[in-house]
Amino acid sequence: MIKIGLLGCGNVGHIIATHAESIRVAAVFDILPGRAEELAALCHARPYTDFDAFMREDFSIVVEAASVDAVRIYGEAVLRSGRDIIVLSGGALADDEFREHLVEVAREAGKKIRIPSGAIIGLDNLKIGQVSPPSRLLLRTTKPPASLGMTAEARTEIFKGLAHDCIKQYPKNINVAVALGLAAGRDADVELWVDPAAERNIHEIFVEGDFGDIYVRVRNVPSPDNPATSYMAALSILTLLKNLENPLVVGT
Ligand SMILES: NC(=O)C1=CN([C@@H]2O[C@H](COP(=O)(O)OP(=O)(O)OC[C@H]3O[C@@H](n4cnc5c(N)ncnc54)[C@H](O)[C@@H]3O)[C@@H](O)[C@H]2O)C=CC1
Ligand SMILES: O=C([O-])CC(=O)C(=O)O
Repeated sequence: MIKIGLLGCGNVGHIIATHAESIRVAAVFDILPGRAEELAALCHARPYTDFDAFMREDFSIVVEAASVDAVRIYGEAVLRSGRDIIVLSGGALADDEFREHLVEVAREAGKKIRIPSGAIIGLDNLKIGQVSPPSRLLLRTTKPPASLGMTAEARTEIFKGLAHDCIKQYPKNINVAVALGLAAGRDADVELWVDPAAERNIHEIFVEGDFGDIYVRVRNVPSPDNPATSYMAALSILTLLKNLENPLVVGT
């Protein structure tokens, strides 16, 4: 059974730790001691607020469900320790210099940085963009204002531009846009909307290229403990972990 170290004991961390059937959570780490202790008790793991002590535990993969900052701070050390890392806060990799460095560290260490599909669908075949670049790649995200900690009387566009700029302003809400760009091989255009009538986190993906065109709409149920995060994001990590050792690989 795969043993994981969980980096981040918030909303997604809870869903992973309490729904893990094909994996064992060996250790959990959070900057907030109460969160680490509470989650560790729930999944019979060891709690840590000291990263070096966490890394001395016995696990082969780190699952990051914390923040863009956490990936920047701890990503390299995880890879250098000889573990793969699953990165949910993929927005950290929007920074070209940081991403190239982290990929080089992973290559040297013979380890992998895995970006799950998270709260969207379609990253698998969007990788065709690396062979035949899309002429259009747009993500239109609509969330309830509370997800972004704000109020709004009407549907309002709060950002329009490139994913690598959007993630700097909204690091907890638009990691999906960076993941789209990493899959397709070019930065995604982003429209971020708040809508007081929205009850779900809606991601609409528009792609055009030599292959034809795509429109995908994902209407995500917010997670129980963090409305900014769609429940699908946690399911996506659980699924990635469940399939890690499966010899049958489905999807591009
Ligand atoms: N790629 C995707 O599709 C999605 C990505 N996300 C991202 O996943 C991450 C986790 O989401 P949630 O669990 O809902 O967030 P959350 O806010 O509920 O939990 C995050 C936890 O990580 C801890 N943390 C943050 N920075 C840390 C650091 N530097 N060191 C140690 N602990 C740290 C916090 O104390 C908190 O307990 C967020 O960055 C979120 O933006 C969320 C949804 C979808
Ligand atoms: O959960 C979502 O809908 C998307 C999200 O927060 C992110 O990409 O950071």
